[in-house]
Amino acid sequence: MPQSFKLAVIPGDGIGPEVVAEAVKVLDAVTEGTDLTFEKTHFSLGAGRFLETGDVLTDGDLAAIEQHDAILLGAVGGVPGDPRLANANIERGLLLRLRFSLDHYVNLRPTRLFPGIASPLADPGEVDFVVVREGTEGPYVGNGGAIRVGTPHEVANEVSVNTAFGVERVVRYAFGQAESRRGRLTLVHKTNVLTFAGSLWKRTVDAVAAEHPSVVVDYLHVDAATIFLVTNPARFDVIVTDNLFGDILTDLAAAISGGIGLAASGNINPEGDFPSMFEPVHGSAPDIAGQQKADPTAAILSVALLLRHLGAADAADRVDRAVIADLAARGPSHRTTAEIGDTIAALLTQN
Ligand SMILES: NC(=O)C1=CN([C@@H]2O[C@H](COP(=O)(O)OP(=O)(O)OC[C@H]3O[C@@H](n4cnc5c(N)ncnc54)[C@H](O)[C@@H]3O)[C@@H](O)[C@H]2O)C=CC1
Ligand SMILES: CC(C)CC(=O)C(=O)O
Ligand SMILES: [Mg+2]
Repeated sequence: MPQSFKLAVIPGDGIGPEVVAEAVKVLDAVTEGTDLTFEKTHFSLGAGRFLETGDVLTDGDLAAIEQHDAILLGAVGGVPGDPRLANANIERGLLLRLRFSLDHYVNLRPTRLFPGIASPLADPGEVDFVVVREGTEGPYVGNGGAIRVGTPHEVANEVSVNTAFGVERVVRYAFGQAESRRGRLTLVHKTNVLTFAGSLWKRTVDAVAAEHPSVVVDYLHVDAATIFLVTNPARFDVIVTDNLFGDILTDLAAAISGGIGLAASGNINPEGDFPSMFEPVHGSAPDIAGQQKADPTAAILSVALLLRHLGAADAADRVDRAVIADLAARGPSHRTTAEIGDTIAALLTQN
């Protein structure tokens, strides 16, 4: 049956447009000659747009984006420290506003060490886990403030918000993931010092665990989790954690599994009340922007997550297989961003 989807494309800043161009190239290649079609609308948003117009994300932008079935985003954010962006807060005003407004409470970040990819770990073992990061709460909600700013007596607060509703729904999603994978779930937090939030997360996991007797549950403090991610990543199947810890752990997860250029993610609203958004884990990488040095694989694997989310599992599998074939054949030679996209797109037309 023909399937037609409306896709909002937000290339963003820095390497965002470079990697999104390749992701779109691969999406076009995988859908070519099939009943699957994507009607794409490009949204020019990010630091560049702010510098041109003074707008970060207007209510009109948000309303227009909401009309789509899914969102593909590159990365947003200017050069850290750029004084022209001092008051813009692109990350919060754009990326986090999208995640919060579209209720992306699951930030799904799969980590796999693909065949042929070197890990910096001497003996990584089987690396295949997903981080289920809470996406709408925690310390990122902007619940803070500062007084006596710029004086020696400045006090700055950034309060982590954790609600029973918000924690339970993401924990339930994580148990579902564990049941469909290898049946192991690790809660990562810092319950020994963040006792109020930690207690809520721990009690919620214990309560939901009682409904999922087939899932083996354990707990790690976040500092210890960083040790095991390096010494024994094979111990992990599903990690469930809060917004901040999940952000940090997933850069580490990317590093042990071949690098940030391979790490994909989905900002998911599981109920489908709002469009979900798919993006690489990395940022706008100003240090390599405009040089065709960025690896677009993370953005391309994000397209696979997008397709799977929309129910196009065959197309998602084809993208995954093409990426795996490209990774397996990668040698030491450096290819441009576009060359990697071209290779993966060409592999798709062969299978
Ligand atoms: N989702 C988003 O849009 C995110 C935005 N940011 C923003 O991006 C800007 C830069 O942040 P950073 O902390 O430097 O993180 P980053 O992820 O942009 O870069 C960290 C390092 O990884 C490298 N890197 C990133 N993506 C790569 C790719 N695809 N291929 C090869 N190398 C890659 C960069 O060159 C850099 O050395 C900031 O404005 C930050 O706020 C940061 C993280 C996520
Ligand atoms: C603006 C940040 C929350 C983006 C980021 O680093 C991430 O989502 O991994
Ligand atoms: Mg991050």
